[in-house]
Order: sequence, then C-alpha cells, then structure tokens
Amino acid sequence: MEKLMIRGGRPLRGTVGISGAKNSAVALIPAALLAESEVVLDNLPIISDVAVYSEILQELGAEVHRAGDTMRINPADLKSLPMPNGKVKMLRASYYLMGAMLGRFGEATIGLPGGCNFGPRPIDQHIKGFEALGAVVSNDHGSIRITAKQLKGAKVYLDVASVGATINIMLAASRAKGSTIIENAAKEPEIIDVATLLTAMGATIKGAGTETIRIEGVDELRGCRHSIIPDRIQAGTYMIAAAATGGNVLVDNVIPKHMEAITAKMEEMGVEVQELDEAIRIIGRPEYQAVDVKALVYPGFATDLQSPMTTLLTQARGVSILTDYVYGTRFKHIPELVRMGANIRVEGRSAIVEGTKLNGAKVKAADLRAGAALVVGALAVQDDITEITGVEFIDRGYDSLVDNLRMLGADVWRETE
Ligand SMILES: CC(=O)N[C@H]1[C@@H](OP(=O)(O)OP(=O)(O)OC[C@H]2O[C@@H](n3ccc(=O)[nH]c3=O)[C@H](O)[C@@H]2O)O[C@H](CO)[C@@H](O)[C@@H]1O
Ligand SMILES: C=C(OP(=O)(O)O)C(=O)O
Repeated sequence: MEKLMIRGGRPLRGTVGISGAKNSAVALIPAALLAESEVVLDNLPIISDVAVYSEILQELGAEVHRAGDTMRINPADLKSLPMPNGKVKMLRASYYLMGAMLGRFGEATIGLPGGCNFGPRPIDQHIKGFEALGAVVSNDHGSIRITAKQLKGAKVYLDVASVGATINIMLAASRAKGSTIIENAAKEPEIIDVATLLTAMGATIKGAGTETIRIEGVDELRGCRHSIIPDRIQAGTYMIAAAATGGNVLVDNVIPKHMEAITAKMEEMGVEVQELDEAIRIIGRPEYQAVDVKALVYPGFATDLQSPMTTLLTQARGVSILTDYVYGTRFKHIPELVRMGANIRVEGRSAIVEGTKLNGAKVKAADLRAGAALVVGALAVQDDITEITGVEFIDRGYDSLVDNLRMLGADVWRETE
C-alpha cells in the first residue's frame, strides 16, 4: 500500500505548470473512437484515469500510442464488444463509451460506471438522451445495453445541467441523422473542448458553452489533432495550497477566465490574486477572513474544488459555510480533516467550518478531491508529519503531484508499506 507523507509548514514558492484537464481527456479519448482514422491528442495529463482509458481502448481493438503528453489513437479496427466489467468499473467517465460506441456502431453494452463514490450519481439523463435519439436502452445484469438501427436527431431538455449527459448526447448525436438540440445543457469548459474536437473531426456543433447546443450529425467523422485545455481543478488546488501555506506561487498554463469563481472567492478571503494572460499568481497572507461558498454548476464555484476549499477555510478567522448544490453529500474529507484537528460539522448539504490550527495525523483519502483536501491540510500543518493513504484516488487526477510540490519547496514523499 502506498502512502503520501508530508511534513508541513513550508510556504509553497515558485512556479507550477498545469497539465491538460482530466475531465476533458476522459471525454476526448472515447470521442476519438467516432473517427475512421487517427486522432492525436496533445497536452494529455499523466494520470491513472487516462492510463486506464487507454487500456480500455486497446481492449476494444483501437491502436493507442503514447509519448509524453501526446496520445495517438487509431480506431480504424475498433470492434463492437460488450464492456460489462473490469476497467469500466474503475472510471466514472467510462459512461462516455456509451455515446461513442452507440454513435460508431449503433450499439453499446457498458457496465455501470465507477469513479469517485461520494453519494448517488445517477445517469438517467444520459439514458433519456439516448432514448430521445431513437435508441432502446435496457439494464442487462448491471450493464447498460443500448441499440439503435438509426440514430435520429431530436430535442432533449435535460432535467439537470449534467456534464456527462451533455457530452454523451453530443457524442451520439454527432453520428445521428439530422439535428439534435440539447436544452439546459451544461456549460463547463470541458464541453467546449469536446465540441472543438468533434468539429475538427467533421461534425457541426453550435452553442457549446451555452445552455443550448445544436449538433448536426454526419455519416463519417475523420481523424484530426487537438490540444487539451488546462485542468482548472488542478490549477485551483495549487492556488488553494499556495494560500493555505502563506506562499507565493505562479500557477502557469491556465485559462484565468475558467478560474473566476475561485479567484473571486479567494480575494474575498483576503488572498492576493494576480491574473496574468495564461497564469495566476497567488500571494498568501498571514490571516484570512471566513467566507461562505456555494458549489454550483459552471460558471459557479466548482464542486470539485469544494473539498480543498474546505481545508483553506479551516485557516480563516471565523465561521464559514460551504454548501454543495451539485453533490450534496460530498463530504468524505471532513472526518479526516477533523482527525487533523479541524472544527467542522455537516448540516444537510452544508459544511460549517470554524477556523483553527491543523495538526499532523494518519488520514485516508476516500476519493480524489477528498485526497486533495488532505494534501492541502498536510502542507498547512506546522512542522508535523501527515500520512495519507488512498493515494490511488489522488493519482486519478493529479499529474506529477509529488514532483510539483517538491519543486515548490514542500517536504513530501511516497512510501510503500
Ligand atoms: C468525468 C467528469 O467529467 N466528472 C465530472 C462531472 O461528473 P458527472 O458528469 O458525473 O456530473 P454531472 O454534471 O452529470 O452531475 C451533476 C448533477 O446532476 C445529477 N445528475 C447527473 C446525471 C444524470 O443523469 N442525472 C442526475 O441527476 C448528479 O447527481 C449531480 O447532482 O461533473 C461533475 C460536476 O461538475 C464533476 O464533479 C465531475 O468531476
Ligand atoms: C469527481 C471527480 O471525478 P469523476 O467524475 O471522474 O469521479 C473529480 O474529478 O473530482
């Protein structure tokens, strides 16, 4: 079992370069299966979710070559195989195989997805979308079986602005006959990234990034080359870690527009945030104010940053209330932060955080961002060691975490038990 060991108390200083976005990469990789020839993805993050996805593609018969942050995917010999178990259970984003395989072959049998388990994560809106396009969907022993003789464009109104459902419908609709309109679509930047790839592959997609997306399906999609957008959640985590340690960090290779909600909230707390063209500098202060945070769909404060933000709020003076309107039970980090001395209680979908000093402890990351919250906490502890298990969750989404933190001056290492 691997552990992350952190001796806290060193202000982070220097520059950290942000890799491509996990939540784009895990959608763009299956999207490539819709092409008849090679798709090249650049600026790919080096994380376990991407490694697992590349193995899934190879099991399906695609040729995958990876060199550094570039992946070449040739799906010319792709086979229509059922994927009921195994690697699809390791990923949330394996649900994109449904839309991609359905678009390519008119059928898909995919096991229900895995990924971070912080409460119910239904996929009813994905299914509603496939059905609207004319597919027949059934549950076959825990796998979703989807078939369609001919996908037909349709209007789909999403009950919730779901990132996964929006992208999955875009994938299938890009090979449907006629036009599809998604209303109440999610507006996250990763959706625009997928639309950019599909457009380069030959689909016609208008309105990605707004609540109405129109997709004109085509008979064939071709290969292309695409560079993935920077990971706004990794960037936000380093911004938070810099502030929590009272450091001075340039978070480089970001799109500052994607960071507006976290930037505004950190400024409200009293953190100095300098926005540059493609970078953000965080200058920590000795003291921060308590603030209230509401995690919402984009462009609101990202739920994926709610957990690390909880840790930063433990370092503020006073009581902060953090409410997650996207995933109302996403609080697995809290008992572990309490182990580290935090004063937090959960009421419904809110965490009430009273500022206090943290101490080192043995803690367990129960999901990816809970892990990020513990890393931030461990870095902020004054001269004490924190031992974090559950590292495999953190590896799902943080490229080169230990190397990056060391370059910023943190005392961090991995140990194997
Ligand atoms: C791989 C990926 O991109 N993961 C992200 C994606 O997850 P994911 O795509 O799973 O999240 P969604 O945007 O779909 O979920 C948003 C909300 O809609 C609900 N819902 C969703 C689908 C559905 O069919 N029915 C339904 O009720 C969910 O329970 C949740 O309350 O967006 C989340 C919200 O920004 C992020 O936390 C995840 O990091
Ligand atoms: C919840 C997350 O990922 P996933 O949806 O892939 O589980 C995340 O990135 O914070």
